[in-house]
Amino acid sequence: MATHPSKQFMKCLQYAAHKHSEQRRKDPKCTPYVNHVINVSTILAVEAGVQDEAVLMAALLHDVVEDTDATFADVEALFGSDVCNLVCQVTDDKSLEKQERKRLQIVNAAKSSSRAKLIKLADKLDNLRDLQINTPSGWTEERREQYFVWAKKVVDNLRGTNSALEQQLDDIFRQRCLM
Ligand SMILES: Nc1nc2c(ncn2[C@@H]2O[C@H](COP(=O)(O)OP(=O)(O)O)[C@@H](OP(=O)(O)OP(=O)(O)O)[C@H]2O)c(=O)[nH]1
Ligand SMILES: [Mn+2]
Repeated sequence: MATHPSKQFMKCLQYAAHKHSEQRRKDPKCTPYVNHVINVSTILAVEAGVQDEAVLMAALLHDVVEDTDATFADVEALFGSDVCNLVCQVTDDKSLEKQERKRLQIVNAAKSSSRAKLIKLADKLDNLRDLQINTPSGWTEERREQYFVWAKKVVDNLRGTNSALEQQLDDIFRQRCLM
């Protein structure tokens, strides 16, 4: 195994930073959005021990089609069909109503491949860690609490995938008295 980041991985990091460059997270500090996708890929590499480079790259790209002008065709042309297929499995259909998107995340979690499940687990872990510290701007306490409740339903359909990540998530759910 290579001990350095591959050229493809570095291109992917650069592409994610470029595509998300205008976006900010909803936290009070308006963190650059790309910090989130870097966190998700880092959680996978460092905490989950994932060495599958396509998964680490798809983690960097997991919100790029959902939240920027990038298309699946762009992702496939630049990073190949394996990475593109993973990104596809973790991308919400933004043309749907929000409630329907939220319902589908729960349903689709159970149907996705174990590699896609890893990305969803890390995505939820980063969002929940953030919510433990910050309330996104414009959110009520109730909305924040409901996000934990909904995220647990998604995570419950991702179980049996990676024990380190699931333990981290369960610690958070226990702190919120959700289990
Ligand atoms: N915790 C947190 N979330 C933030 C922040 N900024 C943006 N988000 C995004 O907000 C989403 C949750 O907000 P909602 O109101 O429930 O959903 P929406 O943005 O899709 O309408 C999360 O998406 P998701 O669908 O759960 O996951 P994903 O889009 O990241 O894949 C998360 O990525 C932030 O500062 N903290
Ligand atoms: Mn995300």
